Amino acid sequence: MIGNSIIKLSGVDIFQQKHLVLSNVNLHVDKGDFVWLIGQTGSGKSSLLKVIYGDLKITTGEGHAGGYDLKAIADKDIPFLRRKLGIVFQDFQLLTDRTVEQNLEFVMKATGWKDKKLISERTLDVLEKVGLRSKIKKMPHELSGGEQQRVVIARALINDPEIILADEPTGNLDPDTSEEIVMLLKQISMNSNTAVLIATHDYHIIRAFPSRIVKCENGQVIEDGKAV
Ligand SMILES: Nc1ncnc2c1ncn2[C@@H]1O[C@H](COP(=O)(O)OP(=O)(O)OP(=O)(O)O)[C@@H](O)[C@H]1O
Repeated sequence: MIGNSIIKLSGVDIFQQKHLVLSNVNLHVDKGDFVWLIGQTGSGKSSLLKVIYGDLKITTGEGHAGGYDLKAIADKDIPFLRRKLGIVFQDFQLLTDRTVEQNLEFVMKATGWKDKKLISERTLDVLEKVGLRSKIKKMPHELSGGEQQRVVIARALINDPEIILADEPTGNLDPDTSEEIVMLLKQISMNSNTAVLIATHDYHIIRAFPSRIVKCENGQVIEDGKAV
């Protein structure tokens, strides 16, 4: 990866099965960038994110994310790519039968953390970042939607990601809570130099946090009115 670039797609075609969803995508995202990803339903936002987290393979052009070559990446290396990414999706996907602490421990153990002391320190550390240290022993159903989403963000922060990908992270939240969640993601992008990409339909939240906008439209990725 050259310079500050953390995601770089050049001349990439994105397919779902045989259907070409986005063609000739040229997207560059630098460390610390905060990017809104917009577009109508079915326009390809999730497909674009899937390419970045290695869930959709590419065969044309060049693609890099977090130092991995997305065209050449072997299946066995995809978990290592994912460790460089924090993934925050709309349906919170916390394990409902475990406490906040156990949810975080589960991901740490799955990503190679072994030392109990380091695990408990990191748990406190990420919960502190999202303002939820006091909720460490709570079950997900004892938390509000916004608090659950903060736990998901804490979970995404565990391995110090270089990129956070969020797909409709405010989809289940009221406007005030949505603003809090986006504020938190914005702070993370500024303080940790983490690139944050948020796919959303929520124009209220985009207006509240004006930033770079990338749009999926008519099979292309467009920025400032032009195909990128
Ligand atoms: N697993 C799949 N198999 C086949 N086609 C798919 C698959 N997933 C998505 N598609 C198709 O690819 C296109 C892009 O879908 P995608 O989910 O990327 O859009 P989106 O912009 O994220 O939409 P939304 O805002 O509704 O989430 C759509 O035409 C969709 O029907």
